[in-house]
Amino acid sequence: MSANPFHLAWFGAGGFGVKSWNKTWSGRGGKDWADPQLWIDLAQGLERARFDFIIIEDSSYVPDAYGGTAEAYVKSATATPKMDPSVLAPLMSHFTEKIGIVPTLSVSEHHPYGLARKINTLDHMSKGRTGWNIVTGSNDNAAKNYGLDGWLEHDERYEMAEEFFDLACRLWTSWDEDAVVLDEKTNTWGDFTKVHTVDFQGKYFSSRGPLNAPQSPQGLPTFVQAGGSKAGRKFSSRAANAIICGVDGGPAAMKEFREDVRAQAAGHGRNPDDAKVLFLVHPVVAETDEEAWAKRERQKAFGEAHPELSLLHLSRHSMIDFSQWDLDEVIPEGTTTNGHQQMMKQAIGKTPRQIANKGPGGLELVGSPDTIAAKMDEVMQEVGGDGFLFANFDLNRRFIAEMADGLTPALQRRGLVREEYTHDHFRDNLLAF
Ligand SMILES: Cc1cc2nc3c(=O)[nH]c(=O)nc-3n(C[C@H](O)[C@H](O)[C@H](O)COP(=O)(O)O)c2cc1C
Repeated sequence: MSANPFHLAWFGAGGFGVKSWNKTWSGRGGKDWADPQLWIDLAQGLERARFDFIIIEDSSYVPDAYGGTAEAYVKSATATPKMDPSVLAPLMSHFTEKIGIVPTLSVSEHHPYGLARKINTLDHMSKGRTGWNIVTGSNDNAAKNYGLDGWLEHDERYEMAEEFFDLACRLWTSWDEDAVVLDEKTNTWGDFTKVHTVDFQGKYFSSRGPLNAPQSPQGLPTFVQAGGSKAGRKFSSRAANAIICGVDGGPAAMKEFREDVRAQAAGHGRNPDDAKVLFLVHPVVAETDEEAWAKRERQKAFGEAHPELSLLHLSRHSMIDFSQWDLDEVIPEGTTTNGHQQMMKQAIGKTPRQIANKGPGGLELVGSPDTIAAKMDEVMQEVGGDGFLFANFDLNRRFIAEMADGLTPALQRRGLVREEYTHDHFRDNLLAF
């Protein structure tokens, strides 16, 4: 590999549900929306390309923030339906051998004991390839599904996440590594002196422990986190092995973000190289640059004709009805949210149309596999590392093949990404370079 190899991961956006409904290359995606096979194909395709991991995005509510009704969301299958990522995860790991599988589970919707148990089980079953995308929740509709009026205030959610994380880690390590002895002579399966209660009493959670299963192959799962706000960055730099982010402003802003979270990781006493920063991108690849740009133009034209499709997301993440403003009216200073802070900050001062048409933000990666590979190399050299998180918006088998069998081999030919996994466990592969 080259002197500066980087990592590739995949953000399974839109949750486990309808994919690429009603589009040219969606196959039976609209009809077979509940069939996990597309995700199994995705996992196998990305493993063939030696990706580090796949995140299964999640939220657990039917949104109605845009226009005050669920109509636009249900009609366009936006952010609904979504099925439980922790049920999909073992299917994906069962049909693969090396790639990391990362379900999204919210600290606001689980108790640490239940979550620790679920993730421990998944890590055992995947033989050390399970991650956890740690999220805190944003939309109060989800809180109401759990019998609450709303979520805690934004920064306090991160305070709670810190406590949740600490307790879960204590539970994951409540069995000593050598607690299972399997001594047939003495008929002893496990040594109870190596299984400990945790007796945790916190502000938000308490638990006696121990977990009712031994440590999983990784001990702690591989942690993935996407906090973009001040409180979010503080948490991710303390906890995450992979910090995922959508950064607007090109390589200079990406570099600033990475340097900030690496410095904060060092401040927490961590080796910053143990917190890989992966930047969200949406590559548009085709046979030639001209064909790729024609494809991008078609995407833009579709977006411009349907600005509400982007605004649906912004509304649900912020709980602010973006249909209240005319498409060309500036979003006023002082508009605040208890949802995603970074997204809101980027919206203020722009018009809904500008936001909708801004495209994926960050980098435009458009071209033939070789053109995009060269651009990714150039950007990583400027930013300093650590890789990219590809996002699917129209997930279909054609797109999987373009990324896994078109773009990634071009990166591999340049020595920019791995050609083989060198370890069995997810975290070891992620931190290998
Ligand atoms: C790439 C990426 C993936 C994310 N995945 C999810 C997800 O699956 N579920 C969720 O509730 N939030 C998700 N988020 C939101 C983050 O957890 C976080 O709330 C957001 O980045 C805003 O940061 P803040 O919470 O620090 O304001 C994601 C964010 C990014 C950038």
